Amino acid sequence: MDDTELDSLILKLYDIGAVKFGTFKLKSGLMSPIYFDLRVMVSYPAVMNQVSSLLYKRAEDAGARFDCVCGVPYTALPLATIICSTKRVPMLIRRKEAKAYGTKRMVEGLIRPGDMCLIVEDVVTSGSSVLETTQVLQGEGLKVRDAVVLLDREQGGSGHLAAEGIALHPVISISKLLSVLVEAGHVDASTSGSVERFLQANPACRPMRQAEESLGYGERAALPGTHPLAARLFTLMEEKTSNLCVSADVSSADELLKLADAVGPLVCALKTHVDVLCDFSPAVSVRLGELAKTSTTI
Ligand SMILES: O=c1ccn([C@@H]2O[C@H](COP(=O)(O)O)[C@@H](O)[C@H]2O)c(=O)[nH]1
Repeated sequence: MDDTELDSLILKLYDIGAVKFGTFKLKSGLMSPIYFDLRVMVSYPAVMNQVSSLLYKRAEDAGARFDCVCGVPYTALPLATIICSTKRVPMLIRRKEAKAYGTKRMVEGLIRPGDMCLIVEDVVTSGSSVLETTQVLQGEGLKVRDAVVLLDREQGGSGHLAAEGIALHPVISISKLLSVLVEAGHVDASTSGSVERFLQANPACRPMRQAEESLGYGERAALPGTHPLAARLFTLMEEKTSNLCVSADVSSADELLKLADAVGPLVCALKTHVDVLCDFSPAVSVRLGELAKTSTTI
């Protein structure tokens, strides 16, 4: 892919406000110092056309073979539409929720079981959105082997999808984007460095497979790759037959310890902020730890 074309696209995306620095909450709940709001592209037809053509070229360069294309709702829907219209490839639309009337279909368009479908996405973090769309298509008998994405945040999504048999082909990597923005003077080297450190230190969690959602808490605790703290929480939820967590927003140590003592046997976790206690001391933490042990609470 032509480097000059990519550099100019990155600068255009920055100019139209699709690249934002600050503090943003991701789908997973993780707070991120960078966010890509590619929804704004719909107001810039030239950018939409350029992005769609680069996505298609990326699929071609990767040697992807497909009979139809499906965009991950919603941002990638217009991108998939442009690709399908200009390249004359049949398109499928995955509904986010089935209609309560009419056909109640989850996938619109002509479905031919056994056809290979190319997935189109705007941004990948964990890969969960690509995987959700893939699973719906697979449920209709379609096959998915390749996904093209405009921007890979490089937080592990590519590996997660590879483990599910899907090859992810990104047009822009976040490292390339940061270096172009630093070069153009839009971002200073220290901001770029801290974003890169954040991305390296915060790999996205592996997306849950549909089959896992129906497992019991104990079975989920035993799955390979489950974080030890998550495994402990699942185990407690199973043992205590409770999925309750109490938010102890009280202002005195006495109230906090009394509440912890009373609800401990009924909940799996208690969360609080010691900075809202007017009389916090290290002894409060010690006592809270003892109560957590006796009532097996996190
Ligand atoms: O900077 C970002 C990050 C994510 N998104 C949206 O989230 C999903 C991708 O996250 P997964 O964890 O890979 O599912 C994607 O559909 C984006 O629309 C974003 O817009 N900007």
